[in-house]
Amino acid sequence: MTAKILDGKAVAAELREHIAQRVQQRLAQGLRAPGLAVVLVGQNPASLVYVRNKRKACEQLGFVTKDYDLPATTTQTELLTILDSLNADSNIDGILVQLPLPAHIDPNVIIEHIAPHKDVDGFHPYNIGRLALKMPLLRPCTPKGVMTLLAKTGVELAGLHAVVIGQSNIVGRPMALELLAARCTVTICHSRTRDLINQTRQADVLVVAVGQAELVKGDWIKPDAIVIDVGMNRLDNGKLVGDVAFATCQAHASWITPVPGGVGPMTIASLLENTLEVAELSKT
Ligand SMILES: Nc1nc2c(c(=O)[nH]1)N[C@@H](CN(C=O)c1ccc(C(=O)N[C@@H](CCC(=O)O)C(=O)O)cc1)CN2
Ligand SMILES: [Mg+2]
Repeated sequence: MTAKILDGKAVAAELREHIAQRVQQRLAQGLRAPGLAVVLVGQNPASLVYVRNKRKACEQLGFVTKDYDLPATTTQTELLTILDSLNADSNIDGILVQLPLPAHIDPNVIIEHIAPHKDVDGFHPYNIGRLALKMPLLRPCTPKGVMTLLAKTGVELAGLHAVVIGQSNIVGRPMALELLAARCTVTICHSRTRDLINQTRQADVLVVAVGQAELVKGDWIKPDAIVIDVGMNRLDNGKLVGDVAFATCQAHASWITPVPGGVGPMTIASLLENTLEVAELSKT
């Protein structure tokens, strides 16, 4: 068995094309372009790349961005004041605060200060709660992107055993909620899980989001499993690898996402999709 590639780059390009068409339809109807506020605090090198890519994608699809590039010394109070003005701005559909934030700013306070209906990252407790109750509104971008990729396999998810490794607020937890809503039996594993390999070997769908280069090996994989790699790890030689040892896992799985070009591009496409969904709810 050699797994088929779940090509996130291609699926994201398709989705982006569809979003661009919907934006053009809005403009033709005299409606305004979707507006996204993109807030970056500090100069985290990876964040600089992601924020640049998000702004570029917005421009390509006809969205308007309101850009904030704030110094790392920005206080929590200053950031909250900016959010107040964005929450009240009727031209802004979505607000994105890039994570991680500098250590003196509490991300939970910031996320909770974003108006839930503008929380296009889907991280606000209100939106996570909606997802937990199977009443989703704005869904976290990476797990949503993974669900879009899983739909592309054509595999019926209901009844499958899904194992998620990682319990972060932005990937692992909402990922488990998404899979539960799709009627999978879900196991969440984390750093205190005993006998991790015994868990992964029972997974029909395995999602790995731990940030450990090539942790998951081929013999951890149940034959024909779907393997989703959310990890992104830069090796000393400059190569980008996932949390999954791609070549050996490909030999056991039925479908597998590559790194790069798997889940990452879907995160940005889902952000654009969420922002458009908010814009489409407004009358202007
Ligand atoms: N406010 C948010 N912060 C963060 C999020 C998020 O969804 N919202 N997620 C991550 C970072 N992230 C988006 O912000 C992100 C990460 C990776 C990619 C991506 O396209 N990766 C490429 C490889 C890129 C490279 O070469 O370095 C890939 O996998 O092909 C997009 C978005 C944390 N912060
Ligand atoms: Mg990827």
